Amino acid sequence: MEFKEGLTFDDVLLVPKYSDITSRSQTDLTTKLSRNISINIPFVSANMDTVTESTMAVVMARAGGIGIIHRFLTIEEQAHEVLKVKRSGSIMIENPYSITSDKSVQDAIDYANDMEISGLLVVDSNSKLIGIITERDLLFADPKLRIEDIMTKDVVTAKFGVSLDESKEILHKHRIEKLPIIDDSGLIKGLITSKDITNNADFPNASKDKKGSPLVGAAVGVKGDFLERSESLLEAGADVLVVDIAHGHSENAMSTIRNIKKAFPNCELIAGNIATAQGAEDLIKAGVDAVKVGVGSGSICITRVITGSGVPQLTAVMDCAKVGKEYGIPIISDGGTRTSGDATKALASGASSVMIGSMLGGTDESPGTVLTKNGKRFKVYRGMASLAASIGRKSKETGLISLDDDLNDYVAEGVEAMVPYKGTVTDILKQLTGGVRSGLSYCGAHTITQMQENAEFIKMSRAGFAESQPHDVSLM
Ligand SMILES: NC(=O)C1=CN([C@@H]2O[C@H](COP(=O)(O)OP(=O)(O)OC[C@H]3O[C@@H](n4cnc5c(N)ncnc54)[C@H](O)[C@@H]3O)[C@@H](O)[C@H]2O)C=CC1
Ligand SMILES: O=c1[nH]c(=O)c2[nH+]cn([C@@H]3O[C@H](COP(=O)(O)O)[C@@H](O)[C@H]3O)c2[nH]1
Ligand SMILES: [K+]
Repeated sequence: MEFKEGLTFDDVLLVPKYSDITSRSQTDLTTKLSRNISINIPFVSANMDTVTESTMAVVMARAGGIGIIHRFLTIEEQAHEVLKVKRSGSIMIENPYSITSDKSVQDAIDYANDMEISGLLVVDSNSKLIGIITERDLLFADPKLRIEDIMTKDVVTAKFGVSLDESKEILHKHRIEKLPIIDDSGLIKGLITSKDITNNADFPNASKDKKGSPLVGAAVGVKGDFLERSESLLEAGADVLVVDIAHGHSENAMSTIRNIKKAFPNCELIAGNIATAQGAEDLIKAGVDAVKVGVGSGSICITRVITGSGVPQLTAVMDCAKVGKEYGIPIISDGGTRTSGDATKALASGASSVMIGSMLGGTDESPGTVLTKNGKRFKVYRGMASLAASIGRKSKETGLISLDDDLNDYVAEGVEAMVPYKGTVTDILKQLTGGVRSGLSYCGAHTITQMQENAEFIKMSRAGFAESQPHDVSLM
Protein backbone atom coordinates (compact mmCIF):
# COMPACT_ATOMS: atom_id res chain seq x y z
CA MET A 1 0.00 0.00 0.00
CA GLU A 2 1.27 3.40 -0.93
CA PHE A 3 1.14 6.11 1.73
CA LYS A 4 0.02 9.53 0.68
CA GLU A 5 1.84 12.36 2.42
CA GLY A 6 -0.23 14.64 4.65
CA LEU A 7 1.16 18.02 5.66
CA THR A 8 0.08 20.76 7.97
CA PHE A 9 0.92 24.39 8.69
CA ASP A 10 4.23 23.78 10.49
CA ASP A 11 5.49 21.56 7.64
CA VAL A 12 5.52 24.33 5.04
CA LEU A 13 6.30 27.96 4.28
CA LEU A 14 5.12 30.27 1.53
CA VAL A 15 7.96 31.26 -0.79
CA PRO A 16 8.24 35.08 -0.91
CA LYS A 17 7.33 36.63 -4.29
CA TYR A 18 7.93 40.04 -5.85
CA SER A 19 5.37 42.54 -4.60
CA ASP A 20 4.35 46.00 -5.77
CA ILE A 21 2.45 46.61 -2.53
CA THR A 22 3.80 49.53 -0.54
CA SER A 23 1.28 49.46 2.32
CA ARG A 24 -0.84 46.74 3.86
CA SER A 25 -3.89 48.91 3.23
CA GLN A 26 -3.51 48.18 -0.50
CA THR A 27 -4.59 44.61 0.12
CA ASP A 28 -8.23 43.54 0.02
CA LEU A 29 -9.39 40.74 2.33
CA THR A 30 -12.93 40.47 0.93
CA THR A 31 -13.80 36.83 0.39
CA LYS A 32 -16.63 34.38 -0.05
CA LEU A 33 -17.99 32.62 2.99
CA SER A 34 -20.35 30.57 0.85
CA ARG A 35 -21.84 30.55 -2.64
CA ASN A 36 -23.97 33.67 -2.08
CA ILE A 37 -22.44 35.38 0.96
CA SER A 38 -19.38 37.63 0.97
CA ILE A 39 -17.53 38.78 4.07
CA ASN A 40 -14.92 41.52 4.37
CA ILE A 41 -12.30 39.63 6.38
CA PRO A 42 -11.75 35.86 6.07
CA PHE A 43 -12.53 34.96 9.69
CA VAL A 44 -15.42 32.98 11.14
CA SER A 45 -15.85 32.34 14.87
CA ALA A 46 -16.42 28.68 15.74
CA ASN A 47 -19.84 27.28 16.61
CA MET A 48 -18.75 26.21 20.09
CA ASP A 49 -20.38 26.99 23.44
CA THR A 50 -17.21 28.64 24.75
CA VAL A 51 -16.79 30.77 21.62
CA THR A 52 -19.87 32.05 19.79
CA GLU A 53 -23.08 33.47 21.19
CA SER A 54 -24.52 36.85 20.19
CA THR A 55 -21.83 39.02 21.82
CA MET A 56 -19.06 37.31 19.83
CA ALA A 57 -21.13 37.26 16.63
CA VAL A 58 -21.83 41.01 16.84
CA VAL A 59 -18.12 41.85 17.17
CA MET A 60 -17.16 39.40 14.41
CA ALA A 61 -19.67 41.00 12.01
CA ARG A 62 -18.61 44.53 12.97
CA ALA A 63 -15.02 43.65 12.12
CA GLY A 64 -16.11 42.27 8.74
CA GLY A 65 -16.23 38.54 9.53
CA ILE A 66 -19.09 36.39 10.81
CA GLY A 67 -19.92 34.35 13.89
CA ILE A 68 -21.79 31.03 13.92
CA ILE A 69 -24.05 30.68 16.98
CA HIS A 70 -23.51 27.22 18.48
CA ARG A 71 -26.33 24.68 18.66
CA PHE A 72 -26.01 23.52 22.26
CA LEU A 73 -28.93 25.72 23.33
CA THR A 74 -32.69 25.21 23.22
CA ILE A 75 -34.23 26.25 19.90
CA GLU A 76 -35.72 29.36 21.55
CA GLU A 77 -32.39 30.36 23.13
CA GLN A 78 -30.44 29.91 19.91
CA ALA A 79 -33.02 31.81 17.83
CA HIS A 80 -32.93 34.61 20.40
CA GLU A 81 -29.14 34.84 20.08
CA VAL A 82 -29.56 35.20 16.31
CA LEU A 83 -32.20 37.86 16.78
CA LYS A 84 -29.96 39.80 19.17
CA VAL A 85 -27.23 39.94 16.53
CA LYS A 86 -29.65 40.98 13.82
CA ARG A 87 -31.07 43.78 15.95
CA SER A 88 -27.69 45.01 17.11
CA GLY A 89 -26.67 46.98 14.11
CA SER A 90 -29.31 47.69 11.54
CA ILE A 91 -30.06 51.34 10.91
CA MET A 92 -33.76 50.64 11.25
CA ILE A 93 -35.01 47.84 13.49
CA GLU A 94 -37.94 46.34 11.62
CA ASN A 95 -40.10 44.90 14.36
CA PRO A 96 -39.32 46.93 17.48
CA TYR A 97 -40.54 45.43 20.73
CA SER A 98 -43.77 46.98 21.98
CA ILE A 99 -46.15 46.70 24.92
CA THR A 100 -49.76 47.76 25.56
CA SER A 101 -50.50 50.68 27.89
CA ASP A 102 -52.62 48.64 30.34
CA LYS A 103 -49.57 46.64 31.48
CA SER A 104 -47.67 47.56 34.65
CA VAL A 105 -44.30 49.26 34.98
CA GLN A 106 -42.98 45.97 36.37
CA ASP A 107 -44.17 44.16 33.21
CA ALA A 108 -42.27 46.68 31.11
CA ILE A 109 -39.08 46.31 33.19
CA ASP A 110 -39.26 42.52 32.94
CA TYR A 111 -39.90 42.57 29.20
CA ALA A 112 -37.10 45.08 28.50
CA ASN A 113 -34.70 43.01 30.64
CA ASP A 114 -35.66 39.78 28.86
CA MET A 115 -35.12 41.36 25.47
CA GLU A 116 -32.01 43.22 26.66
CA ILE A 117 -33.24 46.55 25.36
CA SER A 118 -33.50 50.00 26.91
CA GLY A 119 -36.97 51.10 25.84
CA LEU A 120 -40.34 49.97 24.53
CA LEU A 121 -42.89 51.42 22.16
CA VAL A 122 -46.42 51.53 23.56
CA VAL A 123 -49.29 50.45 21.30
CA ASP A 124 -53.09 50.31 21.52
CA SER A 125 -55.14 47.21 20.80
CA ASN A 126 -54.93 47.95 17.05
CA SER A 127 -51.11 48.02 17.19
CA LYS A 128 -51.03 51.78 16.64
CA LEU A 129 -48.27 53.77 18.35
CA ILE A 130 -49.60 55.73 21.34
CA GLY A 131 -46.50 56.28 23.46
CA ILE A 132 -42.93 55.41 24.33
CA ILE A 133 -41.14 54.43 27.55
CA THR A 134 -37.38 54.45 27.91
CA GLU A 135 -34.90 53.55 30.63
CA ARG A 136 -35.24 56.98 32.20
CA ASP A 137 -39.03 56.70 32.43
CA LEU A 138 -38.72 53.34 34.17
CA LEU A 139 -35.95 54.38 36.55
CA PHE A 140 -37.37 54.68 40.11
CA ALA A 141 -40.95 54.43 38.80
CA ASP A 142 -43.47 52.69 41.08
CA PRO A 143 -43.60 49.14 39.64
CA LYS A 144 -47.34 48.93 40.28
CA LEU A 145 -48.24 51.93 38.12
CA ARG A 146 -49.68 51.34 34.69
CA ILE A 147 -47.57 52.15 31.66
CA GLU A 148 -50.23 54.63 30.58
CA ASP A 149 -49.39 56.71 33.67
CA ILE A 150 -45.68 57.10 32.97
CA MET A 151 -45.28 56.87 29.19
CA THR A 152 -44.41 59.83 26.98
CA LYS A 153 -47.53 60.42 24.90
CA ASP A 154 -46.43 63.01 22.35
CA VAL A 155 -43.97 60.76 20.56
CA VAL A 156 -41.63 62.28 17.97
CA THR A 157 -41.93 60.06 14.91
CA ALA A 158 -40.90 60.02 11.27
CA LYS A 159 -42.54 58.62 8.15
CA PHE A 160 -41.33 55.42 6.54
CA GLY A 161 -38.62 56.25 3.98
CA VAL A 162 -36.97 58.97 6.10
CA SER A 163 -33.26 59.31 5.22
CA LEU A 164 -30.37 58.73 7.59
CA ASP A 165 -29.46 62.43 7.62
CA GLU A 166 -33.05 63.50 8.24
CA SER A 167 -33.27 61.02 11.13
CA LYS A 168 -30.09 62.39 12.67
CA GLU A 169 -31.46 65.91 12.38
CA ILE A 170 -34.73 64.97 14.10
CA LEU A 171 -32.94 63.08 16.88
CA HIS A 172 -30.63 66.03 17.48
CA LYS A 173 -33.36 68.67 17.32
CA HIS A 174 -35.45 66.94 19.98
CA ARG A 175 -32.43 65.67 21.97
CA ILE A 176 -33.82 62.14 21.85
CA GLU A 177 -32.30 58.72 21.11
CA LYS A 178 -35.21 56.77 19.65
CA LEU A 179 -37.23 57.59 16.54
CA PRO A 180 -40.23 55.34 15.75
CA ILE A 181 -41.06 55.12 12.06
CA ILE A 182 -44.77 54.95 11.25
CA ASP A 183 -46.98 54.74 8.19
CA ASP A 184 -49.90 57.04 7.37
CA SER A 185 -52.30 55.11 9.60
CA GLY A 186 -49.99 55.24 12.64
CA LEU A 187 -48.84 51.63 12.39
CA ILE A 188 -45.22 51.04 13.40
CA LYS A 189 -42.87 50.29 10.51
CA GLY A 190 -39.64 50.37 12.48
CA LEU A 191 -37.40 52.15 14.97
CA ILE A 192 -34.23 54.14 14.37
CA THR A 193 -31.94 54.63 17.37
CA SER A 194 -28.93 56.89 17.91
CA LYS A 195 -26.89 53.87 19.02
CA ASP A 196 -27.46 52.08 15.72
CA ILE A 197 -26.55 55.18 13.72
CA THR A 198 -23.30 55.58 15.70
CA ASN A 199 -22.46 51.88 15.31
CA ASN A 200 -22.97 52.10 11.59
CA ALA A 201 -20.47 54.95 11.33
CA ASP A 202 -18.00 53.32 13.72
CA PHE A 203 -17.75 50.02 11.82
CA PRO A 204 -17.40 50.82 8.13
CA ASN A 205 -15.99 47.37 7.32
CA ALA A 206 -18.90 45.47 8.93
CA SER A 207 -20.43 42.51 7.07
CA LYS A 208 -24.08 43.21 6.50
CA ASP A 209 -27.13 41.72 4.84
CA LYS A 210 -29.13 43.56 2.17
CA LYS A 211 -31.03 45.52 4.79
CA GLY A 212 -27.89 46.67 6.59
CA SER A 213 -28.11 44.28 9.57
CA PRO A 214 -25.04 42.33 10.71
CA LEU A 215 -24.50 38.93 9.11
CA VAL A 216 -24.86 35.95 11.42
CA GLY A 217 -24.89 32.18 11.06
CA ALA A 218 -26.20 29.39 13.26
CA ALA A 219 -25.39 25.71 13.62
CA VAL A 220 -27.80 22.77 13.57
CA GLY A 221 -27.17 19.09 14.26
CA VAL A 222 -28.29 16.04 12.33
CA LYS A 223 -30.59 14.52 14.90
CA GLY A 224 -34.10 15.18 16.19
CA ASP A 225 -35.15 18.77 16.01
CA PHE A 226 -32.94 20.02 13.17
CA LEU A 227 -35.77 20.99 10.81
CA GLU A 228 -37.72 22.79 13.51
CA ARG A 229 -34.49 24.44 14.67
CA SER A 230 -33.60 25.49 11.11
CA GLU A 231 -37.01 27.03 10.67
CA SER A 232 -36.75 29.07 13.89
CA LEU A 233 -33.20 30.19 13.12
CA LEU A 234 -34.15 31.30 9.61
CA GLU A 235 -37.21 33.09 10.95
CA ALA A 236 -35.01 34.91 13.46
CA GLY A 237 -32.93 36.09 10.51
CA ALA A 238 -29.93 33.73 10.32
CA ASP A 239 -28.16 34.42 7.03
CA VAL A 240 -26.60 30.98 6.86
CA LEU A 241 -27.02 27.62 8.59
CA VAL A 242 -24.17 25.25 9.36
CA VAL A 243 -24.82 21.51 9.57
CA ASP A 244 -22.40 20.58 12.34
CA ILE A 245 -21.35 16.97 12.78
CA ALA A 246 -17.97 15.47 13.66
CA HIS A 247 -18.05 13.04 10.72
CA GLY A 248 -19.58 15.11 7.93
CA HIS A 249 -18.86 12.59 5.21
CA SER A 250 -21.73 10.44 6.39
CA GLU A 251 -25.26 9.52 5.39
CA ASN A 252 -26.39 11.40 8.54
CA ALA A 253 -24.99 14.65 7.17
CA MET A 254 -26.08 14.01 3.58
CA SER A 255 -29.71 13.36 4.46
CA THR A 256 -29.77 16.37 6.79
CA ILE A 257 -28.49 18.61 3.97
CA ARG A 258 -31.05 17.25 1.53
CA ASN A 259 -33.88 17.66 4.05
CA ILE A 260 -32.96 21.23 4.95
CA LYS A 261 -32.56 22.23 1.30
CA LYS A 262 -35.88 20.62 0.44
CA ALA A 263 -37.73 22.37 3.26
CA PHE A 264 -35.95 25.72 2.82
CA PRO A 265 -34.72 25.94 -0.80
CA ASN A 266 -33.43 29.50 -0.38
CA CYS A 267 -31.45 28.74 2.75
CA GLU A 268 -27.69 29.30 2.46
CA LEU A 269 -26.18 26.11 3.84
CA ILE A 270 -22.69 25.17 5.00
CA ALA A 271 -21.88 21.64 6.14
CA GLY A 272 -18.96 19.81 7.69
CA ASN A 273 -16.65 18.62 8.84
CA ILE A 274 -14.87 16.57 6.22
CA ALA A 275 -11.21 16.19 5.27
CA THR A 276 -11.09 14.64 1.78
CA ALA A 277 -11.81 15.53 -1.83
CA GLN A 278 -14.49 12.81 -1.99
CA GLY A 279 -16.10 14.22 1.17
CA ALA A 280 -16.17 17.70 -0.35
CA GLU A 281 -17.65 16.43 -3.63
CA ASP A 282 -20.38 14.42 -1.89
CA LEU A 283 -21.44 17.39 0.27
CA ILE A 284 -21.45 19.68 -2.77
CA LYS A 285 -23.57 17.19 -4.71
CA ALA A 286 -25.97 17.01 -1.76
CA GLY A 287 -26.49 20.76 -2.22
CA VAL A 288 -24.27 22.74 0.18
CA ASP A 289 -23.13 26.30 -0.49
CA ALA A 290 -19.81 25.90 1.35
CA VAL A 291 -17.84 23.04 2.83
CA LYS A 292 -16.17 23.11 6.25
CA VAL A 293 -12.90 21.20 6.34
CA GLY A 294 -11.03 19.84 9.36
CA VAL A 295 -11.09 16.52 11.16
CA GLY A 296 -9.08 16.38 14.36
CA SER A 297 -7.11 19.56 13.67
CA GLY A 298 -8.63 21.68 16.44
CA SER A 299 -6.67 22.65 19.54
CA ILE A 300 -9.12 20.80 21.80
CA CYS A 301 -9.71 17.90 19.36
CA ILE A 302 -8.64 14.42 20.31
CA THR A 303 -10.51 12.72 17.45
CA ARG A 304 -7.23 11.61 15.87
CA VAL A 305 -5.98 10.23 19.19
CA ILE A 306 -9.22 8.42 20.03
CA THR A 307 -10.17 7.16 16.57
CA GLY A 308 -6.91 7.23 14.62
CA SER A 309 -8.73 9.17 11.91
CA GLY A 310 -8.01 12.52 10.30
CA VAL A 311 -5.96 14.32 7.67
CA PRO A 312 -3.31 16.96 8.44
CA GLN A 313 -5.06 20.27 7.90
CA LEU A 314 -3.07 21.80 5.03
CA THR A 315 -3.40 18.70 2.87
CA ALA A 316 -7.09 18.40 3.76
CA VAL A 317 -7.73 21.99 2.68
CA MET A 318 -5.71 21.62 -0.53
CA ASP A 319 -7.51 18.43 -1.55
CA CYS A 320 -10.96 19.85 -0.81
CA ALA A 321 -10.21 23.23 -2.38
CA LYS A 322 -9.46 21.57 -5.74
CA VAL A 323 -12.97 20.14 -5.76
CA GLY A 324 -14.47 23.37 -4.41
CA LYS A 325 -12.89 25.29 -7.25
CA GLU A 326 -14.29 22.89 -9.86
CA TYR A 327 -17.83 23.41 -8.53
CA GLY A 328 -17.45 27.08 -7.52
CA ILE A 329 -18.07 26.27 -3.86
CA PRO A 330 -15.98 27.98 -1.13
CA ILE A 331 -14.00 25.98 1.43
CA ILE A 332 -13.71 26.95 5.10
CA SER A 333 -10.60 25.75 6.92
CA ASP A 334 -11.68 24.81 10.45
CA GLY A 335 -9.32 24.01 13.31
CA GLY A 336 -5.62 24.22 14.04
CA THR A 337 -5.14 27.94 13.34
CA ARG A 338 -2.82 29.33 16.01
CA THR A 339 -1.31 32.33 14.26
CA SER A 340 -1.92 34.72 11.36
CA GLY A 341 0.75 32.69 9.54
CA ASP A 342 -1.38 29.53 9.85
CA ALA A 343 -4.42 31.45 8.58
CA THR A 344 -2.43 32.80 5.62
CA LYS A 345 -1.24 29.28 4.74
CA ALA A 346 -4.83 27.96 4.97
CA LEU A 347 -6.05 30.70 2.62
CA ALA A 348 -3.12 30.30 0.23
CA SER A 349 -3.82 26.57 0.03
CA GLY A 350 -7.34 27.27 -1.22
CA ALA A 351 -9.62 28.04 1.72
CA SER A 352 -11.79 31.12 1.25
CA SER A 353 -12.10 31.66 4.99
CA VAL A 354 -10.83 30.31 8.30
CA MET A 355 -12.90 29.24 11.30
CA ILE A 356 -11.20 29.87 14.62
CA GLY A 357 -11.90 28.60 18.12
CA SER A 358 -9.07 28.74 20.62
CA MET A 359 -7.74 32.11 19.41
CA LEU A 360 -11.09 33.68 20.33
CA GLY A 361 -11.83 31.50 23.35
CA GLY A 362 -10.25 33.63 26.07
CA THR A 363 -11.76 36.96 25.08
CA ASP A 364 -14.23 39.37 26.66
CA GLU A 365 -16.77 38.41 24.02
CA SER A 366 -16.65 34.62 24.48
CA PRO A 367 -19.24 33.06 26.82
CA GLY A 368 -18.04 32.20 30.33
CA THR A 369 -16.26 34.01 33.12
CA VAL A 370 -12.62 34.83 33.75
CA LEU A 371 -10.86 32.48 36.21
CA THR A 372 -7.67 33.21 38.10
CA LYS A 373 -4.98 30.56 38.61
CA ASN A 374 -1.56 31.32 40.11
CA GLY A 375 -2.15 35.01 39.56
CA LYS A 376 -2.90 34.56 35.84
CA ARG A 377 -6.28 35.01 34.20
CA PHE A 378 -7.93 32.31 32.06
CA LYS A 379 -11.23 31.35 30.46
CA VAL A 380 -12.58 27.86 29.89
CA TYR A 381 -12.38 26.64 26.28
CA ARG A 382 -13.66 23.16 25.59
CA GLY A 383 -14.26 20.73 22.77
CA MET A 384 -17.93 20.20 21.96
CA ALA A 385 -17.34 16.46 22.16
CA SER A 386 -15.57 16.72 25.54
CA LEU A 387 -17.06 14.97 28.54
CA ALA A 388 -17.99 18.24 30.26
CA ALA A 389 -19.70 19.64 27.15
CA SER A 390 -21.62 16.40 26.68
CA ILE A 391 -22.82 16.35 30.28
CA GLY A 392 -23.86 19.97 29.85
CA ARG A 393 -25.84 19.11 26.73
CA LYS A 394 -27.49 16.10 28.27
CA SER A 395 -28.57 17.93 31.39
CA LYS A 396 -29.92 20.71 29.19
CA GLU A 397 -31.93 18.28 27.09
CA THR A 398 -33.22 16.04 29.87
CA GLY A 399 -32.91 17.99 33.12
CA LEU A 400 -30.29 16.84 35.60
CA ILE A 401 -27.89 14.02 34.78
CA SER A 402 -29.13 10.93 36.57
CA LEU A 403 -26.86 9.15 39.01
CA ASP A 404 -27.50 5.97 37.02
CA ASP A 405 -25.79 7.42 33.97
CA ASP A 406 -22.53 5.66 33.44
CA LEU A 407 -20.05 8.31 32.36
CA ASN A 408 -17.69 5.58 31.18
CA ASP A 409 -20.19 4.89 28.36
CA TYR A 410 -19.34 8.20 26.77
CA VAL A 411 -16.25 8.27 24.58
CA ALA A 412 -15.02 11.86 24.50
CA GLU A 413 -13.43 13.22 21.33
CA GLY A 414 -12.49 16.56 22.80
CA VAL A 415 -10.87 17.99 25.90
CA GLU A 416 -11.84 20.69 28.35
CA ALA A 417 -9.14 23.29 28.71
CA MET A 418 -8.24 26.79 29.77
CA VAL A 419 -6.89 29.52 27.51
CA PRO A 420 -5.22 32.71 28.74
CA TYR A 421 -7.52 35.70 29.04
CA LYS A 422 -6.80 37.87 26.01
CA GLY A 423 -8.95 41.01 26.23
CA THR A 424 -11.14 42.01 23.33
CA VAL A 425 -11.68 40.17 20.05
CA THR A 426 -11.29 43.44 18.16
CA ASP A 427 -7.57 43.56 19.03
CA ILE A 428 -7.05 39.91 18.11
CA LEU A 429 -8.74 40.41 14.76
CA LYS A 430 -6.55 43.47 14.09
CA GLN A 431 -3.43 41.35 14.62
CA LEU A 432 -4.83 38.47 12.57
CA THR A 433 -5.93 40.58 9.62
CA GLY A 434 -2.73 42.64 9.75
CA GLY A 435 -0.70 39.43 9.57
CA VAL A 436 -2.74 38.06 6.68
CA ARG A 437 -2.43 41.37 4.79
CA SER A 438 1.36 41.15 5.16
CA GLY A 439 1.15 37.51 4.10
CA LEU A 440 -0.64 38.54 0.91
CA SER A 441 2.10 41.03 0.19
CA TYR A 442 4.82 38.37 0.67
CA CYS A 443 2.96 36.32 -1.95
CA GLY A 444 2.87 39.34 -4.29
CA ALA A 445 -0.92 39.40 -4.08
CA HIS A 446 -3.52 42.13 -3.54
CA THR A 447 -6.39 39.73 -2.89
CA ILE A 448 -6.90 36.27 -1.43
CA THR A 449 -7.76 34.85 -4.86
CA GLN A 450 -4.55 36.29 -6.29
CA MET A 451 -2.58 34.77 -3.42
CA GLN A 452 -4.12 31.35 -4.18
CA GLU A 453 -2.95 31.70 -7.78
CA ASN A 454 0.56 32.90 -6.86
CA ALA A 455 1.19 30.72 -3.81
CA GLU A 456 4.22 28.48 -3.88
CA PHE A 457 4.68 26.28 -0.84
CA ILE A 458 8.01 24.89 0.21
CA LYS A 459 8.29 21.95 2.57
CA MET A 460 10.65 22.57 5.45
CA SER A 461 12.85 20.36 7.58
CA ARG A 462 12.75 20.31 11.38
CA ALA A 463 15.80 22.59 11.27
CA GLY A 464 13.89 24.95 8.99
CA PHE A 465 10.99 24.97 11.43
CA ALA A 466 13.31 25.64 14.39
CA GLU A 467 14.95 28.47 12.47
CA SER A 468 11.50 29.99 11.83
CA GLN A 469 10.83 30.37 15.56
CA PRO A 470 12.55 32.97 17.75
CA HIS A 471 15.84 31.29 18.74
CA ASP A 472 19.00 31.87 20.71
CA VAL A 473 17.42 34.71 22.66
CA SER A 474 15.63 34.94 25.98
CA LEU A 475 12.14 36.20 25.32
CA MET A 476 11.03 39.18 27.43
N1 LIG B 1 -14.02 19.00 13.63
C1 LIG B 1 -13.72 17.93 14.30
O1 LIG B 1 -12.67 17.31 14.09
C2 LIG B 1 -14.64 17.41 15.34
C3 LIG B 1 -15.67 18.17 15.83
N2 LIG B 1 -16.47 17.71 16.84
C4 LIG B 1 -17.55 18.56 17.36
O2 LIG B 1 -18.16 17.97 18.48
C5 LIG B 1 -19.57 18.19 18.46
C6 LIG B 1 -20.33 16.89 18.57
O3 LIG B 1 -20.23 16.18 17.34
P1 LIG B 1 -21.14 14.90 16.98
O4 LIG B 1 -20.83 13.82 17.93
O5 LIG B 1 -21.00 14.63 15.55
O6 LIG B 1 -22.59 15.50 17.18
P2 LIG B 1 -23.88 14.82 17.74
O7 LIG B 1 -23.68 14.48 19.15
O8 LIG B 1 -24.98 15.70 17.34
O9 LIG B 1 -23.93 13.45 16.93
C7 LIG B 1 -24.47 13.39 15.65
C8 LIG B 1 -24.74 11.94 15.24
O10 LIG B 1 -23.60 11.40 14.64
C9 LIG B 1 -23.23 10.21 15.31
N3 LIG B 1 -21.78 10.12 15.24
C10 LIG B 1 -20.85 10.76 15.96
N4 LIG B 1 -19.61 10.40 15.58
C11 LIG B 1 -19.80 9.52 14.57
C12 LIG B 1 -18.92 8.76 13.77
N5 LIG B 1 -17.61 8.86 13.90
N6 LIG B 1 -19.45 7.96 12.82
C13 LIG B 1 -20.77 7.85 12.67
N7 LIG B 1 -21.64 8.52 13.41
C14 LIG B 1 -21.17 9.33 14.35
C15 LIG B 1 -23.76 10.36 16.69
O11 LIG B 1 -23.95 9.13 17.33
C16 LIG B 1 -25.07 11.03 16.40
O12 LIG B 1 -26.07 10.15 15.99
C17 LIG B 1 -19.85 18.96 17.17
O13 LIG B 1 -19.94 20.32 17.48
C18 LIG B 1 -18.64 18.69 16.32
O14 LIG B 1 -18.35 19.75 15.42
C19 LIG B 1 -16.29 16.47 17.36
C20 LIG B 1 -15.27 15.67 16.92
C21 LIG B 1 -14.40 16.06 15.86
O1 LIG C 1 -12.23 16.62 17.73
C1 LIG C 1 -12.91 17.56 18.18
N1 LIG C 1 -13.50 17.39 19.36
C2 LIG C 1 -14.26 18.34 19.93
O2 LIG C 1 -14.76 18.15 21.03
C3 LIG C 1 -14.39 19.56 19.22
N2 LIG C 1 -15.06 20.70 19.49
C4 LIG C 1 -14.81 21.52 18.44
N3 LIG C 1 -14.01 20.96 17.56
C5 LIG C 1 -13.47 21.53 16.33
O3 LIG C 1 -12.36 22.40 16.63
C6 LIG C 1 -12.52 23.64 15.94
C7 LIG C 1 -11.75 24.77 16.62
O4 LIG C 1 -10.38 24.54 16.53
P1 LIG C 1 -9.27 25.56 17.11
O5 LIG C 1 -9.45 25.67 18.58
O6 LIG C 1 -7.96 24.92 16.76
O7 LIG C 1 -9.46 26.87 16.41
C8 LIG C 1 -14.02 23.79 15.93
O8 LIG C 1 -14.46 24.74 15.00
C9 LIG C 1 -14.49 22.36 15.63
O9 LIG C 1 -14.44 22.04 14.27
C10 LIG C 1 -13.74 19.73 18.01
N4 LIG C 1 -13.00 18.74 17.49
K1 LIG D 1 -5.87 18.20 17.69
